[in-house]
Amino acid sequence: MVTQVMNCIMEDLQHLGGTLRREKLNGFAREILSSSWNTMHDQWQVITAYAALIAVTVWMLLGLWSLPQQQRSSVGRGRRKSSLAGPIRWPLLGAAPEVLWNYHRLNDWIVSYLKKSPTMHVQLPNVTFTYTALPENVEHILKNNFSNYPKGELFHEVMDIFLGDGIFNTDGELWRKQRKTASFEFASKVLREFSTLVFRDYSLKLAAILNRAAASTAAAVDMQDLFMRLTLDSICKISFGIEMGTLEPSLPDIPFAKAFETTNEIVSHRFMDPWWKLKRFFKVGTEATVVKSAKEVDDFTYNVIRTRRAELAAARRSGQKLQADAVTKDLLGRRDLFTRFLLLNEEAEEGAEMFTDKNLRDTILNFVIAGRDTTAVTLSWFVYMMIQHPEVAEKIEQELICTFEKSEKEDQSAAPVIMNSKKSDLDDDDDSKASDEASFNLRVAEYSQHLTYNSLLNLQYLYAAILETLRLYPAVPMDPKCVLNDDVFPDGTPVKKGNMVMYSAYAMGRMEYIWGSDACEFKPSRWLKDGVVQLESPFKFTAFQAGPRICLGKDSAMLQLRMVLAILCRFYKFQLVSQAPVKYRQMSILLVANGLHVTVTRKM
Ligand code: HEM
Repeated sequence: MVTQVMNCIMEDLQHLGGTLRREKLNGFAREILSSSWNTMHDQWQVITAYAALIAVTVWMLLGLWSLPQQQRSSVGRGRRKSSLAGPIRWPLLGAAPEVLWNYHRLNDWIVSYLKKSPTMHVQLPNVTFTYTALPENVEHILKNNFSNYPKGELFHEVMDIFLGDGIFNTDGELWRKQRKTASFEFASKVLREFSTLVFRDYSLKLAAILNRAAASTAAAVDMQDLFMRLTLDSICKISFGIEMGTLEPSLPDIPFAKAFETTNEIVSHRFMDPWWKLKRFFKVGTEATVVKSAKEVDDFTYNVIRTRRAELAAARRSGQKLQADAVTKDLLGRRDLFTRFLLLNEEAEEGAEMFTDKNLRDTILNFVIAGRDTTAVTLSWFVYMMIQHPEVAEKIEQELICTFEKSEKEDQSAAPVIMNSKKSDLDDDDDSKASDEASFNLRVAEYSQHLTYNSLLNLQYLYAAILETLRLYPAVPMDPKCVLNDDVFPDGTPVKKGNMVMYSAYAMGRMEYIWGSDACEFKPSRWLKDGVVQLESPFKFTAFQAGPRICLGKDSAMLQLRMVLAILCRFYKFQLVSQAPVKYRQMSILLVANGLHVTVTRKM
């Protein structure tokens, strides 16, 4: 979502520069060259053709001339001079032709330039993007001169129908207030405990689906689709307190989930659609669809708000004292974010309501949006890494066996809590496929009882492998910010008011000047010293952003990643269905293009 500003401009240019594609240029050239005096009756046509050829030649020469100019660019005033590599700037079009040509692999195209020079300007007809991979520049943008680099108006307008004035979509005071309240809630023990249970339950649902797929030899599954379902269900449970059910065994299409996806997709596409405002004005096409889907999302959300408010009002009428802990534990039995924010209202002074219905809707939906796709794609790339690096998968499995076999011996007296199954039911018919499946599910469920917030923290090698996945495949590959006022980066690069700056987490993970000569290799061991993870500066490892706007759900995401992967790595092995290389889709989120289709086998 965050790089959609960039996408928007690129797509504009795609329309503008469509005729510049190679085939068409070739066709054009052939037409001019093969034409003879005989076929070109009209002398004017000949003159025009020559004029066009001369214009193209001059234009190309000008472009080539502008390259060394650009590479000579420097800033004085006592700062270090910067020599920027970057694409050729053509008159009028700037770097657009090269950007368009490489659009499907934009992240890697950026890598190729930032390898040569850690900062570069990409000049487009209407705006210049300054890309950087230098940690000191990133720290400058995200922290030291934070107020000069907001998300900006364009982002807000495009996302308004979906994100409203939620934390993800605001700057300044509006953002600051939400950040403060939300940080407090995210740090709470109640939410952490609730999340641990939710993540465990949904991991078991996923494990059961994989178990079934493993039992049927021909069945392949799309792990990315399953992870999207898992993260939607779990984040809706944590945020709304509601069972969404997309991860039920039949993998159903749920109306809210569908409406949510449709709205997300269309709003994201707006950044690439130069006509979206016109379509919105005439209420046609995707803009007509998004009005309906957004309304469906709103209806659902406001309905939950009304229900929760009614529950609280009933509790108030019954005369109970509304202390947060008492209400969540005893009165409502709810620990979801919705209820917790409503309780903050209750605790606020008389008449000083902190959250209107619209505030609540925006707040909660922003969490769902921020946390869902990011976690799902990280899980997908992790599974892909395990397929590519079986030696790492093996080490993780060993760590899991060691950690939990040990704790099992210690815990022998404590009978594990078994969910949704009775052991005696299974003993009768061991041979049947169904009972085989059920007994495997039971085994996974028993094992999962060891997975607590604290025990998961002991899995240092797994943690290192997750960090390594995020280093090479950051869910948000690049992050654009607006420039409010002229500024100069610490490396001496000037940036101009009204332009955009962009740090590329994807490129940063691949830079030898940051990570050493093995930067592009997947090596979890780089994070470990004496078996313990050593964290890097968030301005160097930028997968969660850094500074005042660092991802608010980072710890929650890590908890879910550890929980899901501790189960998958212990009990399942994956194999790609196709030999075709796995690629990303060029979007704001680093999706696996066309899904991650695998076959599954169980580990005993
Ligand atoms: C692997 C998983 C995740 C990754 C890689 C990730 C990454 C990020 C990044 C890069 C940003 C900055 C985006 C921007 O400002 O343009 C961000 C912001 C945010 N994330 Fe995450 N995120 C993840 C999971 C989550 C989860 C699970 C939640 C919530 C439950 C969450 C909540 C948020 C929120 C609320 C913000 C906005 C913070 C602010 O603007 O102050 N994230 N995340």
